[in-house]
Amino acid sequence: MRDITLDYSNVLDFISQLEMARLEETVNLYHRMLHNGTGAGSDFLGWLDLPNSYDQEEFERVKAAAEDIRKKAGVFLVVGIGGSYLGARAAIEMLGHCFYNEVPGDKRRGPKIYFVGQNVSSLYINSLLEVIEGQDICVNVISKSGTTTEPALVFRILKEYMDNKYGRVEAGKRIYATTDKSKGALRLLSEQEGYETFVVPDNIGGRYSVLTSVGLLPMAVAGIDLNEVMRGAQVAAKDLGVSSLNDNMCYQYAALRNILYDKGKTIEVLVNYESSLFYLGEWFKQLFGESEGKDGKGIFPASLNFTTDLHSMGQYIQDGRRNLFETVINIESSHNDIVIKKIKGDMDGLNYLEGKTISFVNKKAMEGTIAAHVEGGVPNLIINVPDIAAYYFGYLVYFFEKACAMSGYLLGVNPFNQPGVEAYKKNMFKLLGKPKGE
Ligand SMILES: O=P(O)(O)OC[C@H]1O[C@](O)(CO)[C@@H](O)[C@@H]1O
Repeated sequence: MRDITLDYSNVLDFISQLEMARLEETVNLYHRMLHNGTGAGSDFLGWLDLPNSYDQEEFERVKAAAEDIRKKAGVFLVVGIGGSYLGARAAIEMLGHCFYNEVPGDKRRGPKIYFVGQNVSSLYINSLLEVIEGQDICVNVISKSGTTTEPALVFRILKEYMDNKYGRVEAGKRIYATTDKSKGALRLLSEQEGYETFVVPDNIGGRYSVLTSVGLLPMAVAGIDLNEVMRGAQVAAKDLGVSSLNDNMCYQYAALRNILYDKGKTIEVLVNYESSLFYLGEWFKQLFGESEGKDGKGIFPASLNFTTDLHSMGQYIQDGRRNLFETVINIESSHNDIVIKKIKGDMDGLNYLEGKTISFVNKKAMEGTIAAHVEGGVPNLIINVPDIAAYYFGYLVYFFEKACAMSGYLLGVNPFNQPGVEAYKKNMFKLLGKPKGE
């Protein structure tokens, strides 16, 4: 397998090698802190060695459950919010067919998959209920705490729907819960209803949980090869397990982010040129936003989809406030490429592209954009990913998770807590009249 690589040549006009070198010692120190579990948030380091120490029995159970779901469901509903759905959605959208739910069943690798519980919209919920009517359904409700309002509320509706459709016993065989091993309302309910359950380990926070059953069950239902995902993560854990800044590209990425941040580049835009990476961007935003945005600090993580967004946000990136840097996910290979043909009359003026491919045009768009943005004052990092494959997804997840941990420590925050998300909940509960102590 070819390697994922980090190219930061387009940042060197904005920083000096000395600034990187100055961080060597600190990175080394934080590496030891991370691996010895002596830093802030060290109760949540379960993801660090997960690719090598995951629960094999549960892993096999996930695969078996997925097989079962694939046999009996035409529709699979994934109920969760934030870290409890974004990773799985990122994987399924990246690795599956671009129109996954629309392709006929024999071309799709599993049931149709819908995500719900990530909002409080009756329009969305009702529309979903309309779409799934008359089809065989399985549900995976995912909540580490087991008490998050959005998925809990939706699950209440879906449970009633499933109980009415199948009867409580059969519904119980079609509902799978991924939650804490012993506590929370969802754990209790699952035991009461006899749902098969999977565990979110205590020492892994939601946004770091994609390689646990949280992400793995939906991925397996979509036909993604879990062994390949974990193999990618394992290789990443080995490659990125070294302490030296010179040899560890996720530490280089973390260091560069912080150097740029200190120079006023307070917004990072994760850019893709493949629409199937849209949800990877959403997952990335939660990982970095929740990990670093605290104590009045933090890079604001954004994501854009090029060339689409070049026609909406391109102006700002090129010419607006110079507080941005970009990280481009460059997928090196191309599949199902389309060769551009000559047409009579050349009415659209595109005959000059005869014999070239759509991917070639996409690559030239990328190269041209990077050059323009760098010239316009936007430092540019490139993460080269050889191919769209389960192995590389696993590798990328681990790369970003570890980079995020290091980046948070360099920034001087605890990258594993999220105290800020409680504020809206407190207000909402007050406005909803939630009884105190519940
Ligand atoms: O899995 P849970 O406990 O429902 O949490 C979902 C998401 O909500 C948060 O706790 C924020 O409220 C995230 O950290 C988490 O990924």
